Amino acid sequence: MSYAALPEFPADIVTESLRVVDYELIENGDEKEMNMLWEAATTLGFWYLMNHGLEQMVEKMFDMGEETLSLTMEEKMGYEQESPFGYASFEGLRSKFHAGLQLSERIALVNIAKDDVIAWPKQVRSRCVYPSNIYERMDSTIAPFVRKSTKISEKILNVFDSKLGLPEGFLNRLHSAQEPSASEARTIKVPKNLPAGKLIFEAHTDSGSLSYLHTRGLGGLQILSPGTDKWHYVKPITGYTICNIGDALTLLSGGILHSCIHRVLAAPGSQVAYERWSQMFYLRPGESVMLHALSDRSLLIAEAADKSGKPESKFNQVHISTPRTFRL
Ligand SMILES: O=C(O)CCC(=O)C(=O)O
Ligand SMILES: [Fe+2]
Repeated sequence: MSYAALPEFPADIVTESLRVVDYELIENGDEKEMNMLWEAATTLGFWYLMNHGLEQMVEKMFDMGEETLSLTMEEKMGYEQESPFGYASFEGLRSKFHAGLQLSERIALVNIAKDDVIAWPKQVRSRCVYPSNIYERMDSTIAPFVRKSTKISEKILNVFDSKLGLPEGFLNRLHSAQEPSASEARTIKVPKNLPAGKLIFEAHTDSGSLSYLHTRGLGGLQILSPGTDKWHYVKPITGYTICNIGDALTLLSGGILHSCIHRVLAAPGSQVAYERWSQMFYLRPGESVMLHALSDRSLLIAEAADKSGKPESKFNQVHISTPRTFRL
């Protein structure tokens, strides 16, 4: 179906207004735009990213997701995965979480590890084995999306280095492609016609460093508006990717970068009658990275970590970067 045929996000719902960051300007080192990114990352921790050039690549990722989920049950069973979060993939075929639900009622995930994409055509670091259609699409679909998402992340991390007073390239070294990490692409399908307001992903912060959400125009993401107990929708806007800071960057920055609580409901209004597809990319630190405030590298971070509390404060403790091991 063409996107134009999908109903618009309802006009009468309160939405959180996110800053819009122009990636092309960030790439060109535009001071004003870097300030805009910094403002967004240190306040709400969510922003829209435009002019990133990912649109066509995201489309192909959605095609890949549809193709993968339309494999036969037998094929899918053979490749059922565990992501680092313990989510079972595809339709959660082996997951208790989905027990009792019809296939048509299940949330489906297709996870592809960044390490597998970078190593391709070798499979040296493989965490998962994938159905053959995914390997067939590595060069045409998956590698371009993952590589471009990684490049965008590099530019964003460079801005954070300079604003945080870290040595140039420091954050990127903690996210080096030379080291295994839990970074991944995830395609998510939420079935159509769920009960209105049904909770899809409960309130959480993302555990990694940066998350990117590409939609086909269907809403459902809500963020807890800072300083309030109000949930506000984030409006999906064509061509705008929704980006957010995860807990790893919050820890490393001594709390300066803000990891915002969010959740996902079934798409609002008449949008609920359609399948909701999201294409995520999660950048996470290398697996050897110890997560704690980088106080010995930046005075700004040292001050922020001290301000945020006592010596036993979460920012001064060391957390290893495997996603399961820490929660802010
Ligand atoms: O699908 C979405 O809208 C966002 C999902 C999300 O919050 C996540 O994957 O961490
Ligand atoms: Fe999330």
